[in-house]
Amino acid sequence: MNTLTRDDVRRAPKVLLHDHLDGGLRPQTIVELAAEIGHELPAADAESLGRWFVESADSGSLVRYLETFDHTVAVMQTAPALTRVARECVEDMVADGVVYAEVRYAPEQHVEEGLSLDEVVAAVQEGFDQGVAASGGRVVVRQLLTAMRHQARSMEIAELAIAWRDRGVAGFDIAGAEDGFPPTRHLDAFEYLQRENSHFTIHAGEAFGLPSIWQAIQWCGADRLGHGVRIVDDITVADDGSVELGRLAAYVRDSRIPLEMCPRSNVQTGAAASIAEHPIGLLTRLRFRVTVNTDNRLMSQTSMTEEMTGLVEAFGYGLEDLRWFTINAMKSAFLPFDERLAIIDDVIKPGYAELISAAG
Ligand SMILES: O=c1[nH]cnc2c1ncn2[C@H]1C[C@H](O)[C@@H](CO)O1
Ligand SMILES: [Zn+2]
Repeated sequence: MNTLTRDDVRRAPKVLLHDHLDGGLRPQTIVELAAEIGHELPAADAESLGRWFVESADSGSLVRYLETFDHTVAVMQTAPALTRVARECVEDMVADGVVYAEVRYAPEQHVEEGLSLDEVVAAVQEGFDQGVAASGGRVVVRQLLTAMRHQARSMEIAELAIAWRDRGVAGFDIAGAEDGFPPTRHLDAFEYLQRENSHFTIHAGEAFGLPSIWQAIQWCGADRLGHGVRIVDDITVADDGSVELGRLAAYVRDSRIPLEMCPRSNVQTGAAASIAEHPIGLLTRLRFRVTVNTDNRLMSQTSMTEEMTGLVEAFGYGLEDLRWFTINAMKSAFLPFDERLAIIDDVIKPGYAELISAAG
């Protein structure tokens, strides 16, 4: 079997459902934006700053990982800065071979210099529109609006997501420290979104286990799980290799609930010991609806190409496996059914067919 190279993986069409706008800035952009506003950074040049983010995020703790966002959020407080970061995000995704992306961030974190929530969303949308136009339409990008789980603005953010639903926002999410901040704290926002026939995902089963996943699905009605890695706590693998699913794991698999898995981020926060030991191997073998994602390209020094190449090296996956992850993700996108189907039929399937036939 030919092992796929990084370049093979880069050429393959990829779909990204879980990526944080404030976790994906180019180090050079942070340096320039920080200089404009006099924000003090922990390193002066782009290269050492990039290293600082990765090393600081490599802490084994989600809470410490999240502290690094202070420096990205600080430089994303004006409309031009948000537009620039959003435009560059699209450029980087196009270079990475991403054909569809849902990019999330928390509007409530970008109002320190006086922008309204509405102006924040508009500035990000402007950047996405510029990036997509410059690419000649090679990528489709949507926003997901995140509410911070330790704050109390989720209802407002859910209303913002509905106000923007036909102008580039495809759904809603909650993020931030998981332990101590259960999803049910934001039940009113989730119930409101359900009444509005809207879509949302919930970060669950990353730094806290099964109760968080159970609440996200059975109390809050999440369409997808952000991470969800700890669903393996409800799966028993016997010495002879036989597998038994608990009721929650069975529900997740039976209902085809998408898992937005982010392997490198999980290794950094301690949710997985290594890529080779990441539960994505078992969950893929058991045919859960697994998707592959970046989470934070800056903090994890990653991209879709890096994540998938890492999986190819650890698990021996080939193009058929990468196509499966990609179609899983596209099926799970918060985009209307006909638009999802068009991307699968017109972009993903022909893209992989060409690579598979070239590989002989
Ligand atoms: O992996 C994550 N888990 C929980 N929260 C996260 C993760 N990555 C980023 N965040 C937080 C930090 C950001 O400021 C916020 C919005 O993107 O979401
Ligand atoms: Zn995340």
